[in-house]
Amino acid sequence: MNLEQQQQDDQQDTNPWGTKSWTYISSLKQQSPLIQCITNLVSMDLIANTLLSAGASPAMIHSILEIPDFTPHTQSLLINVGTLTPEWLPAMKAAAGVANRLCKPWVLDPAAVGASRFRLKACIELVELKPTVIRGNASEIIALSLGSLGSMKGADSLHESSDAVEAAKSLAKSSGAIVAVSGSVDFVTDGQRVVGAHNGLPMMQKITASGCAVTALIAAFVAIDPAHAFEATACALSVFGLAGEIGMCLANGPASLRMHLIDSLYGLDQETVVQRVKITSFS
Ligand SMILES: Nc1ncnc2c1ncn2[C@@H]1O[C@H](COP(=O)(O)OP(=O)(O)O)[C@@H](O)[C@H]1O
Ligand SMILES: Cc1ncsc1CCOP(=O)(O)O
Ligand SMILES: [Mg+2]
Repeated sequence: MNLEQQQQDDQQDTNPWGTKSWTYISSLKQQSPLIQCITNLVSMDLIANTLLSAGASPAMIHSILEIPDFTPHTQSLLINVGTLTPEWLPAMKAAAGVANRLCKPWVLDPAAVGASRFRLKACIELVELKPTVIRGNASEIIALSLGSLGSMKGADSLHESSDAVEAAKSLAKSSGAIVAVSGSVDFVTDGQRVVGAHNGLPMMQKITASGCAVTALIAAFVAIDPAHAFEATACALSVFGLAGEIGMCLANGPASLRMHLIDSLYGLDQETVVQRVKITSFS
């Protein structure tokens, strides 16, 4: 990506975030980065299809025996603890370690982190391995930021995303990661700056693993531009929401929305993205 050119264009641009988002999408389709996904059993299909329709190349490879050979070839790594067992955790840590050693970005989805002490401890240990980005729903970000189980409802959120902005800032400061909280507005923070991505619709909550899928899309956008993880994260959230909005025009409910969201992600065009991506500053 030519960042100087991008900055010049931004000055004349009425929606610089829309333009930026389109640059990520077109780069993704050109470069097709390899994204390793160590993710929960519920999400594998939706994540693989989301990444493929966006232009990336997903690989659900999670055996600890394969990480030394495979992880060095990837452009980005996703770790999602949604169906965590003690056998999987060492593989996650090993993969994060390889990513760090080779300066590759990696993204953590602390799915249902507040469900048990085992899961919370595992997530805290993973955060210590310096993820580039952490994306969760509001209840997950609050639990992880406080390091306590608190109130939770499995993988679903009991809180509004706006309730978790301070927790997200605090987690970003303590971890050094970009932290994103999804919900009616998706907030993204580096601990100082806060932006909100406004695309999306409530029915996306009714598609299981839609949060997991947007975290995977973040991993793909960050693979394209690892030096600007804050921008890449906000754009990925907005683009995924926009695909949902467009998909909803043809959908009758969550099952058909899932299908049309994937089709819309595949078919996004420049004009629509530049006009409809909506990201605003909150800081
Ligand atoms: N009320 C809402 N309005 C618009 N989009 C939403 C809403 N709730 C969730 N989303 C979108 O649904 C996707 C999944 O988010 P969320 O449901 O918060 O994650 P999780 O599945 O991890 O709980 C995100 O793209 C988010 O922007
Ligand atoms: C239902 C469920 N249970 C364990 S992981 C999982 C999927 C959660 O996906 P998301 O966080 O994207 O809703
Ligand atoms: Mg989730």
